[in-house]
Amino acid sequence: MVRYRVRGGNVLRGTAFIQGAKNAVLPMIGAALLASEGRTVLRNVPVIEDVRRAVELAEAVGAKVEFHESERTLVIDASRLTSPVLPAEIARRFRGSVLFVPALLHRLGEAIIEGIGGCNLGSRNLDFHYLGYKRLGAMVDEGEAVIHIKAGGLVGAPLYLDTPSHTGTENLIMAAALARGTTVIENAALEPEVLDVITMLSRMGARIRGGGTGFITVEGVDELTAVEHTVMPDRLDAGVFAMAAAITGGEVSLVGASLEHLGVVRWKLEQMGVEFEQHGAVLQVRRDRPLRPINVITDTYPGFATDLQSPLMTVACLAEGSSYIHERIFDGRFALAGELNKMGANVEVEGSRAVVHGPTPLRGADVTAHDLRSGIALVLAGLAAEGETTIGSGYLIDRGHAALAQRMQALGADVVREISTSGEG
Ligand SMILES: CC(=O)N[C@H]1[C@@H](OP(=O)(O)OP(=O)(O)OC[C@H]2O[C@@H](n3ccc(=O)[nH]c3=O)[C@H](O)[C@@H]2O)O[C@H](CO)[C@@H](O)[C@@H]1O
Ligand SMILES: C=C(OP(=O)(O)O)C(=O)O
Repeated sequence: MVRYRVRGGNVLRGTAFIQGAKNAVLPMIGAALLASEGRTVLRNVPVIEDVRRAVELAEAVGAKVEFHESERTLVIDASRLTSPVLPAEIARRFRGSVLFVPALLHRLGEAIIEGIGGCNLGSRNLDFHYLGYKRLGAMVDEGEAVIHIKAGGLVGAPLYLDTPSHTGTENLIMAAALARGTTVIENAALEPEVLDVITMLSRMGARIRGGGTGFITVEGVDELTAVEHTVMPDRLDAGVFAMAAAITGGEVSLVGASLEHLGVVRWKLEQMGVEFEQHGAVLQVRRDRPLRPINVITDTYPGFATDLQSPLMTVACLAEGSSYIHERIFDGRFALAGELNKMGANVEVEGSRAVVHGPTPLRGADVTAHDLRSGIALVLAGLAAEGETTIGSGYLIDRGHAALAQRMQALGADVVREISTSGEG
């Protein structure tokens, strides 16, 4: 039972080290299972609960995994996979479990998914994944509780995604990498994490062209080899720390953060009054003027990242005027509004749109994380609030942010992670 306790009022200053990207390392662990010989070494791995679950899941299917947490390094030996089952008790606890399917199909001829987890954001379909596997020659049996996918050797085919799904693109690339012949994926995702996964797979021997263009061609190869790869920095972690500086009127140096990876998030924060300066691999972030209101429409990369919509909503509470947010990726991503309103905010939600009437001073309260990003958004709210905020269901924050309390404390914030004896998460 994890909870975070935040006492607001401190201005954040100093240096924060941006973690490796959750949404890159999870597909990379799936990719490591494609190598039938040798040991894969992943560096700059974020020490987060989702990675711990991915390690448990890789072990459950037979891989030998060492997670050297203090070195932020994973060593994965997938030379013997023994079980096609992604067991419910692990697979239900994180979304990345779906990224193990291509390796199980190639290595064992089947994948049995007993459950799929991840943030509760409304409908999160996997039909593009299943349709793609079918076009490559697999049989997909979608039962009530268990999904069974079987393939006696995948064969390349033309594929498409209705919308550029992040994990859908990664899964279809991995499925095509060892399929016989050529696969073309139209309307593929452009997220930087997808490109990092393509870089790793290419080093493993995969033949992939067109990453970052939305039109990816994969020539199947006979085998992939284990490699060493350093996970890219987490642009969502960087966005959160930038917004922590913004909401407290502070100035921070984000080691490893890249402005380019922020896409439209950068421009929206600049319009709100946040200043950025990229000095090589360090991003300087400062806010020393009143926050202006903003209009945001979430979109796939390089559009405004849906995962940063919740923290942005918190920052908008302090802006001088009304901000408008249109959430276009997920149909259930506004649970944060009710929690912010408990802290004195004035956020109105109608369908996929929210209006944040600012500025409203925030006051500390007992609130609950409904998903990873609403959890971190409440930590930001706590930084700006008068008094103490406690955030329940803190496990959801730990799913995606490494050593959050320590990194916030290093910037002067009063954030404590506690194990509570009651409550959820
Ligand atoms: C582990 C990981 O990388 N998670 C990220 C990934 O999730 P994830 O890969 O699950 O997100 P997708 O890009 O697949 O989903 C986006 C939208 O497409 C819909 N859809 C997707 C696939 C499909 O087969 N059918 C379908 O209808 C979903 O319901 C959703 O509305 O991208 C999201 C959008 O950037 C991020 O919020 C998540 O942090
Ligand atoms: C939605 C998210 O993650 P997941 O897809 O792993 O649930 C997230 O990182 O905000």
